[in-house]
Amino acid sequence: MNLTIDKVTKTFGTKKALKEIKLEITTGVYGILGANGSGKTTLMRILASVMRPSSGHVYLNGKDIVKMDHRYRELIGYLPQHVGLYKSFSAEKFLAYIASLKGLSKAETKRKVAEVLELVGLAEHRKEKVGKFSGGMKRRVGIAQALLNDPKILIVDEPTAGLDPKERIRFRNLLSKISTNRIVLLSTHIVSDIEFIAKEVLILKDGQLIKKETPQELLAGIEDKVWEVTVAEKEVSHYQSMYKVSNITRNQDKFQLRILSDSKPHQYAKNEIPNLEDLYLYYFDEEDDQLCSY
Ligand SMILES: Nc1ncnc2c1ncn2[C@@H]1O[C@H](COP(=O)(O)OP(=O)(O)OP(=O)(O)O)[C@@H](O)[C@H]1O
Repeated sequence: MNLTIDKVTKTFGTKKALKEIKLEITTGVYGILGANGSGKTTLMRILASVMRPSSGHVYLNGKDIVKMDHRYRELIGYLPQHVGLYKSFSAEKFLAYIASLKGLSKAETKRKVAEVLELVGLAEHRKEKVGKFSGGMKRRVGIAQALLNDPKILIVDEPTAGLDPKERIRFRNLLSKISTNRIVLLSTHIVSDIEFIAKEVLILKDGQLIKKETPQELLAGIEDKVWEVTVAEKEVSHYQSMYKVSNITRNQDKFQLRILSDSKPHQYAKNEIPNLEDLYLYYFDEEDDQLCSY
């Protein structure tokens, strides 16, 4: 399976939300990383075929998805950022309702609802009301509904926003599990969501695709740019104003700064092994209030 994004641009009035995106995707988990407003949701909506590009095309195995129309949509599972759940429905009833909207027969509905509930780990809660579920359980219901039609392409937009660390780990393991033989596209600005499960990371910035590499390749790209410097308290603000500082730790009366810099920031600076959190700061320094690593 091959999804080709060919010079896709999306314009809203004068705002260019996507600028000539070119990209090839095959099966596996792809993480789309970008600060707020970088174009993640717009790209996902185009790939989910709920929005059309202003120019450019998307091809699935060489066929234009606009021309494929419902034949493409049948292959899609989409979990938008905000999904409306019927809170007074039980998980099972809600999924059966969505299955009927997706055109599944009664027998298929019964089978698929049981299957997806099992897959997302909610089988034992199937009779409980969705309104009483935790954030993580609600997101799992969201994934379950997106999986009802056994999609070949699963698109999930910021699925872990608002989840606690335990729920987030559970959720990303679930995505990893279901990525066999499927394309899974996951947008996030939480670096640890994709660090371990993404085959490749796509970095979007101001509507442009600036990187498409494996997490290892991305990290190798900043290998010699992460430093640790130990300074006195009065020097901390100087380093903060001069460099991108990804972490500050107090060590008795000294401070250890984790600094991102192309050159050695101090004669005694030590090189450190980079992580994706450093990478995020490296690319999105001006939006550092967005940095979320958990
Ligand atoms: N329907 C719309 N009308 C006008 N502008 C829009 C519309 N949708 C998106 N935009 C603009 O396009 C840009 C990209 O938005 P998009 O929602 O794709 O970004 P994002 O990376 O998903 O951000 P977030 O992380 O906040 O969801 C933003 O500047 C946004 O304001």
